[in-house]
Amino acid sequence: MSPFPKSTVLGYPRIGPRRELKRALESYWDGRSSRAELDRVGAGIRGETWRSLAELGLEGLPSNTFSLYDQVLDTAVLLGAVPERYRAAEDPYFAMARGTEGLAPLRMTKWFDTNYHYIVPEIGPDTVFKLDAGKPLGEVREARALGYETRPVIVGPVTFLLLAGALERLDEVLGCYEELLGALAAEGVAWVQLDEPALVADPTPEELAAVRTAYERLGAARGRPGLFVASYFGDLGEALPVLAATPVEAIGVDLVRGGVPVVDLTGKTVVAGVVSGRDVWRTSAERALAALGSVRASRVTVSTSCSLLHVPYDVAAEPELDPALRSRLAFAEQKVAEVVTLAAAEFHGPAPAGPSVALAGPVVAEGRSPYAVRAAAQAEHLRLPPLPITTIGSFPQTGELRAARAAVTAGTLTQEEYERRVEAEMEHAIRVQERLGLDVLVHGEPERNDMVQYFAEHLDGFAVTRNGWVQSYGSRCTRPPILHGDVGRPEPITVRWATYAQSLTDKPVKGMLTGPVTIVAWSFVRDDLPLREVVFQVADAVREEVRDLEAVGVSIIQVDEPALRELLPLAPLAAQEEYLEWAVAAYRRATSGAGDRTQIHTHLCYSDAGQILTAIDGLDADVTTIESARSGARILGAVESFGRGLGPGVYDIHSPRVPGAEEVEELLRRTVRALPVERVWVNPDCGLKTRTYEQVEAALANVVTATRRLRAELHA
Ligand code: MET
Ligand SMILES: [Zn+2]
Repeated sequence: MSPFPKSTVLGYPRIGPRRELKRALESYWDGRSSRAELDRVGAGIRGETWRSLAELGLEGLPSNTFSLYDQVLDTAVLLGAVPERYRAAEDPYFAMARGTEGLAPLRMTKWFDTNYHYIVPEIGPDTVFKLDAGKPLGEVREARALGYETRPVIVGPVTFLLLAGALERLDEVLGCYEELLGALAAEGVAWVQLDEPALVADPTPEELAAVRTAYERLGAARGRPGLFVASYFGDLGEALPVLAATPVEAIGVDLVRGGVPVVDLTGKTVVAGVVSGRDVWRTSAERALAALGSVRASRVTVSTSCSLLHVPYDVAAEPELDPALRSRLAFAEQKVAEVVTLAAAEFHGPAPAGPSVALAGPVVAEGRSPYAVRAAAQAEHLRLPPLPITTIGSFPQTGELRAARAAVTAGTLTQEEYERRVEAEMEHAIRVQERLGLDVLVHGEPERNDMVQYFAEHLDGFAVTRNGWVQSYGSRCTRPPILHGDVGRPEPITVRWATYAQSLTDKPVKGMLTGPVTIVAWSFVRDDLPLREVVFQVADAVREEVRDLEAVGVSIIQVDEPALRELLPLAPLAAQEEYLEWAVAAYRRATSGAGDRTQIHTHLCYSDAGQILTAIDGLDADVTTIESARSGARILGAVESFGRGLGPGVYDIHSPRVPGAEEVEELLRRTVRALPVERVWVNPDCGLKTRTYEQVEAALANVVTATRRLRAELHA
């Protein structure tokens, strides 16, 4: 077996340096270009990635890290886990990812504690696993044709099954992996990377047994490539000795988030992740070399802590950033160069202790009155009908508006003209909502490019990038701001727009803010302060905004926290509890300056809310809107005990499909059966910015029809 290369990365961005894949996908989905055109763009991105990694001097090039949508979905296809109902679709892959006219998509959720979303594989009694190795083999051949030998990267069997909730199918799935290893070996592949990030989350005894079974068996396969099992996002803990006892030749450890392994790994190659794939800061060579030097193994390879999927491509694409900040930054290209430099250096010696950090003092948040008191004051003030209908904030973002924003940046459109267009857009959204008969309106967020970036642009301590895109799901990317200094709010941010929107209508218009945890979770954050302190700084800025909105008479203020679960440490339990405690305290600090009469809403989505329900309850928001329709209303059973207003979504906004009035009615009936009707709100799962007005108006009209039917019964 050839030795494992001296330097590598676990994965690379794939949306394209100028989001070429995004454009190609969307044009293909819209029927504006052919499948061949899409594949050509994909091949271009893959080829360019290998070329640039090789040019930077990286030895071990990964392949199969590219995906047209998601690597977990790719793995499901690899293993033949395509549910029957999608097989007849014109394009089963994208049907699973996005749904079709008559078919809902598979569930999507967050990839561990990142802002990347994967498609949850659906494995049932009918699933027959059958290997389809076309994609990894194709990429190996494609790279070879360009002159590069690569290491295919595949989601490992244990992680795949844990994500699918089907660990009991291990035996069958291992058959496919064995077959895959044979096919890769026959192709002349020297090493394969099996990603097992699920192992860092405190594995149970069953999971540890599965690791043993899986890697004993794959290790025993004859005529196979070298096995490299990669872990990331934390410490392998108890899974490390288990893995080390199997025949796998190389083990990947995250030395940024986890500690240097105490286990003696003589006989193995350790692929040491010392360059962080989760932040945008340059690596301290001193610390990295010390960590590398303390690994006890037969061979040490320098690598990134995880795939570079989670960082933008290149700092060189940001000429406008302040040079002082730029010199502190490393994006994917720069991180690869760091890996290469570190691999060329000599490493030995123990790691120095990190700087010790002091925690912030106790959180002082003045309390609001008990819910019953607030609820009475709000009912009196707002006078809403039963089952009030609202939306989550954003309305469709038109291409014209995005173009107008770009034109302001380019200097071809004046700020005044832009603001006039934003106002026109708000007025349009308000009129649509009035005409449809919604009860609590929103201004539609047309002035925002993104719910986090918009605030970052208006707060001190943040920088925003021009090309720093990171994939969120499918073709969707975000440009996380860089939080690099102390946070402050020099002046009110949303008051001008909130005032304008409210001036257009007699119905209440919600003030719309992003919460402190979400702002931090979706930014790249300074690493010289404890996270909690940074979140509290942001909470104080949000608090000032809440007060200013209230002062101009806004009577409902929504503070979104869709990322509350995202920052939850993967393990251990004590760290999770500690996090939730300060995260909830930060939210309350941000919102508790509001008077009793002001109704505070919060919104959560993408989350497996079940796990953090107590914390969501602890936010003490008067109304919580939460994603529900997309996951078949499974959340209902879990939120019964919730003591305040609750709006489980009745319209899945992630797909272009328009739900019929009957379908919405059915969901709503299930909701009022599960919850006291006087506390139920009616709303979509999330904001509407990715949809078209045509879809949204049709869907919301059905939501109103369904709600009116139920209201009529309540009156009867
Ligand atoms: C990801 S949650 C989105 C909430 C935001 N207010 C919106 O409607 O777009
Ligand atoms: Zn949402």
